[in-house]
Amino acid sequence: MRIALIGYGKMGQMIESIAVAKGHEIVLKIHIDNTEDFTRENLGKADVAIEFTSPHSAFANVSKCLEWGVPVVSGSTGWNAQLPEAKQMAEAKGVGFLHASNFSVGVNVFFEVNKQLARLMAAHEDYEVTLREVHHTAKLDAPSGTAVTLAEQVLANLTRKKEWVNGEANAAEQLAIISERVDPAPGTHYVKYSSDIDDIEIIHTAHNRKGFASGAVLAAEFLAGKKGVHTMSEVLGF
Ligand SMILES: NC(=O)C1=CN([C@@H]2O[C@H](COP(=O)(O)OP(=O)(O)OC[C@H]3O[C@@H](n4cnc5c(N)ncnc54)[C@H](OP(=O)(O)O)[C@@H]3O)[C@@H](O)[C@H]2O)C=CC1
Ligand SMILES: O=C(O)C1=N[C@H](C(=O)O)C[C@H](O)C1
Repeated sequence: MRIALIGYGKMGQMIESIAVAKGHEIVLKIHIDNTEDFTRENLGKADVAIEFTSPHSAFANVSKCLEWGVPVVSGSTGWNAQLPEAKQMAEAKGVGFLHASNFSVGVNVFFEVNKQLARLMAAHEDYEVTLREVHHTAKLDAPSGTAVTLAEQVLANLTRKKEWVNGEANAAEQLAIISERVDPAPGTHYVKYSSDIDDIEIIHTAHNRKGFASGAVLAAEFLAGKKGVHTMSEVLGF
């Protein structure tokens, strides 16, 4: 498979080494100093693009790929407000698009556990639920995309919570997401239910970025040749 890498930072570089080891070819690498090379002609050499840049540039990068008819896997976080428009564009143009707040197999299993735990806790109002995420200090967005996904899953299953807030909750219906920045943390997420009697806590700890990168390559292999919006759950068969 021929891959265009949009973004060549920590994730872009790790994705390159995993993709090349699996026999894929990197035909384009776009970083902050060669954005003029991000053209229709150059992108057209790829079967699929993988985009890991920043909250500020993700929508423009994804839009270019969709406009130019190249399926795109995006892992950039912090641009949820523009995601519905990108998904609409992918459907309208019939071009493959897969965004995930987290590509690791472990976190995608954790998402399923989180949903099931929230369903079980829905009837047990004595428990207060809080989320916490810990990442490295270079991270630009807070809360993490993964924490937002976890929060949305809790809100969908626990009707006593109505909205998430980044910081301490001021009202019973708010779900607190506490963000901490500590080097070199690749990403740890906690979901905790506490009562006077006991606590139940689930934790996912990434030891490095390999899981995110290998999941993104799996997603690209899945998306090549497909049209419209797809999800990591489909890739993993959940
Ligand atoms: N979904 C997932 O599983 C994961 C998502 N992420 C997310 O992916 C994104 C990237 O993470 P990471 O690689 O660790 O971050 P890095 O900062 O290491 O890399 C991002 C790279 O993109 C470059 N860049 C910024 N703007 C553009 C642009 N317009 N065009 C091309 N390149 C650009 C940056 O250049 P410069 O540094 O010069 O600005 C930098 O080299 C973040 O949003 C992060 O939250 C991270 C890990 C896993
Ligand atoms: O910026 C990161 O590093 C990470 N970002 C993603 C997020 O915001 O959830 C995924 C992972 O936690 C690492």
